[in-house]
Amino acid sequence: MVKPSNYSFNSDNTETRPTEDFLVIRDLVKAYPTTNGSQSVILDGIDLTVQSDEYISIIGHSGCGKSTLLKIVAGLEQASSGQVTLEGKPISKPGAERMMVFQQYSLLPWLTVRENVRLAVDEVMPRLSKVEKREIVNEHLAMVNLIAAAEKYPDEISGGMKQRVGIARALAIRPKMLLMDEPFGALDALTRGKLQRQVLDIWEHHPQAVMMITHDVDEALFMSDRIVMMTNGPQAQIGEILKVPFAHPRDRAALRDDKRYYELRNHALAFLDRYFTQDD
Ligand SMILES: Nc1ncnc2c1ncn2[C@@H]1O[C@H](COP(=O)(O)OP(=O)(O)OP(=O)(O)O)[C@@H](O)[C@H]1O
Repeated sequence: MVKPSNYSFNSDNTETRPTEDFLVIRDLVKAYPTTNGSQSVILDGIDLTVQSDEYISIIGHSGCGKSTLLKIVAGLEQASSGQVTLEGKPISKPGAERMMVFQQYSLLPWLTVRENVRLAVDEVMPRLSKVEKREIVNEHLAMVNLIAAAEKYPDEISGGMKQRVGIARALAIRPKMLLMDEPFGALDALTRGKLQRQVLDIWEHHPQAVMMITHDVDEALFMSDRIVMMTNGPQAQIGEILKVPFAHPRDRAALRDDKRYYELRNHALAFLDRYFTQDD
């Protein structure tokens, strides 16, 4: 008997519940009109499936279309052709089940840390009581260690703290999917390492679908289950998908003692080297 591909089987071959694909991207093409009236094809035939508890990283050289892909999944951009579905439904616009975290923090400067998170909760969960909303805000500020800074304004806190507010705000509305565009890119190395750990801790306790763009192979290896490696644009495609075999919870020091870590790292860097261009 041929097993249906979306069913899993226990070792005694008894059937378990079907595992539906969560996000499905099929033959996605994105083109922008050029000034001379023709089309510039940015993404050319992207196929990718992401599970509801999977952490995916996307790496590729500058300009290959990583942000464009993420924006299409967020519903901020439309595909020129192909399909993008979430739990079987086509994505055509932004929705609270998909939250985006940008490299630049995009906080409202006239609101405190607490109010920035609260505003998102108010918008997405208007029917909750004040007490319930306060609990959700506090829970998520605590997750990223921001309770002590809750009454401060964005210009009174560091870049790392601002990014934590952005992450707390995204998580507070309990999205099914987190879309992060170089979330640690603007941070110094020490803050970056700490925040990677914090985000991974949260994800390990509350797994959800994550797509994260990064330029950092070590970050991708530390955090993700698979690394989607894109070829250069224009007409970028997925060149290869690297499966990261390390179990969660992950320990950075232990990973660096594992020789597979270096094999994967070298493999990813060799991939990027093959696509190196003078523009980078
Ligand atoms: N609105 C737009 N109109 C026309 N071209 C665009 C538009 N948005 C993006 N592009 C082009 O699409 C290509 C991919 O851009 P995108 O920002 O997705 O790349 P990226 O891989 O995220 O780059 P980086 O790593 O530098 O952030 C670029 O050549 C960019 O100029």
